[in-house]
Amino acid sequence: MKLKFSKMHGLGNDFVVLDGVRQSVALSPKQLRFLADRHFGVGCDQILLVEPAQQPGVDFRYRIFNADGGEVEQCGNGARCFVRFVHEQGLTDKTEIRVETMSGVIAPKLEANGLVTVDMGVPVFEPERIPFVSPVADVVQPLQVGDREVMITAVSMGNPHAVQVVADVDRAPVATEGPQIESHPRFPQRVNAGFMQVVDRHAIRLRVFERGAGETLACGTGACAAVVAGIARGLLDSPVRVDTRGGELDIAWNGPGTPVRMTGPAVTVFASEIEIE
Ligand SMILES: N[C@@H](CCC[C@H](N)C(=O)O)C(=O)O
Repeated sequence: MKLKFSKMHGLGNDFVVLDGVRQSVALSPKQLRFLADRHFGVGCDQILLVEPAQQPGVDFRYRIFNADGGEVEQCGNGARCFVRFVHEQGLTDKTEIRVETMSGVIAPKLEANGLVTVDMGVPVFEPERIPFVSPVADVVQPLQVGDREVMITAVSMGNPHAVQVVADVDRAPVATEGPQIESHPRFPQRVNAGFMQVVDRHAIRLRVFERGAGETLACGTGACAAVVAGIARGLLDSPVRVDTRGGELDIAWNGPGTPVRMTGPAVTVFASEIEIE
């Protein structure tokens, strides 16, 4: 089967984006892993699939698959690429769209300056909705990781995140502790592990070890989760500039019960087609 795709990225978090409106796309986890493979396939952190809307009041359905082939609920950098993709491909001429995901509706908007702003929805702290095994819903909680106890904030941006504050993000144990946190038994659906250095009340530096993809150059939902965690812990004030290894994002959040807004770039690298077995 020949599949048309676009290669895109948001701050170096890269995607293979598939049009499931004009071509029929049903890929097995093995085929998804092949597409994501950087040596034998195209190579990407996530595969994004654009499908027709399934419910009234939305424009498209947005499906997200990690490089390991697993389908997940949300992807922030992908959401920015999604609106650019449907626009560039002529699937809509709207610059503001409503998109259904596994975890609810989000609203990306192409700004006149070329950046994209996304209403990422309301963050969730209730442990059972993250899901996180915890008898209490405290904002800061100890998590035993090997022989270390780390203090994390567990929060869902539609997908699960565990955010910890570190003194220096460049020296954070992302490669060693990231996989242990990702598969920690207290996160039954695994988790994205964020390492945040607070620079000042409006700026952080962030690295994220992503569930199903490993450390990426940037994670949009991870940036939202870190800012929400930092504000909830009294360390940050909105808006916050998030410096990732792939570039910068702006995140705004007005507190519990309100949605998070993320602004950043979305880039198309090339379009092509690939033979899939
Ligand atoms: N890169 C993403 C998040 C992709 C999904 C994540 N790895 C998960 O498993 O939840 C982003 O920009 O948010």
